[in-house]
Amino acid sequence: GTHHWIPRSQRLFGGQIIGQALVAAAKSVSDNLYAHSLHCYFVRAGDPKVPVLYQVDRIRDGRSFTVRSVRAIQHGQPILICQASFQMLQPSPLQHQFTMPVVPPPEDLLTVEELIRLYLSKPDLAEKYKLGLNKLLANEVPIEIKPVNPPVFYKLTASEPKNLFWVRARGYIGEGNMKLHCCVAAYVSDFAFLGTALLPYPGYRAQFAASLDHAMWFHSTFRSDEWMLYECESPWAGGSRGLVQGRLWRRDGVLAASCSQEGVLRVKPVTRPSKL
Ligand SMILES: CC(C)(COP(=O)(O)OP(=O)(O)OC[C@H]1O[C@@H](n2cnc3c(N)ncnc32)[C@H](O)[C@@H]1OP(=O)(O)O)[C@@H](O)C(=O)NCCC(=O)NCCSC(=O)CCCCC(=O)O
Repeated sequence: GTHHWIPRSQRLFGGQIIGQALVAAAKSVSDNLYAHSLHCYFVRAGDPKVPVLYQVDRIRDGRSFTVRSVRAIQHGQPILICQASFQMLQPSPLQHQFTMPVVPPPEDLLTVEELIRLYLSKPDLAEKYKLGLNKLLANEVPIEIKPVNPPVFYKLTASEPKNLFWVRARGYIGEGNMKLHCCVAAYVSDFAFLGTALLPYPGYRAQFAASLDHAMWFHSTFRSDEWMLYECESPWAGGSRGLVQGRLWRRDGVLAASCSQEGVLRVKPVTRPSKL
């Protein structure tokens, strides 16, 4: 596996490693099998200077379900362990899902880049914020994001640990390759996910934040290059860790995938300039 976007932390983006691990697993199963879940642990930081080797173990090929175990390896040691399970299409009369939140359509919202440019155009914006916003703008991620409730970058306001944004992969993938759409959705699902656990704590800044594990369940067909609503919430944080849960909705209201992640969150108080 080669690298695309590298986060500022200079460790490999977790979503990239999960997505590539799923590509490796999917290549080892027949065309009539579809990913329905994956469970991963990030055991070491990924090194952006070298490629990743994906080693697939064929754990079991059953009549309906097929399981693969993938190890992502760098410098001879695992950086991620991933179990992925695939199933033949099997219709059933049991079928239900939650209801998608009602939000404005993506056409009515601005992308993160457009929002940043809007903030940068404000004449009264302090110099220190301009630097941070320009750094964010230079951070070219292969995902387009439209926040439903855009954050005010320069205001420290606590909010409940819930976030809604429209997401899609940049570029055209096209219809028909459901395996690839699942791999790309795995990539997308790790982006800005853990940050949900930090929303109630504007007085703290993450000194170290990294995903420890990531699980995903795929429910229906979808296209990762079309807008999907990512509904994220954090039911718990404690012990220098935070738990986040997410649902990826197709824009027609069908639940496409569910995700869960725990991450390590080491924070320090934001220092404010003295008023004296
Ligand atoms: C670091 C992991 C999670 C496990 O850590 P640990 O078991 O502590 O491993 P060590 O190798 O012993 O330590 C690593 C590092 O941390 C320092 N450390 C350890 N404990 C503490 C502590 N209590 N307080 C302060 N510092 C501590 C230790 O000194 C080491 O520091 P160093 O020597 O400077 O390196 C480990 O399992 C790990 O790294 N796993 C991989 C995690 C990962 O890479 N996840 C995927 C990437 S994160 C991501 O993609 C999130 C999305 C970002 C994009 C976005 O949304 O914006």
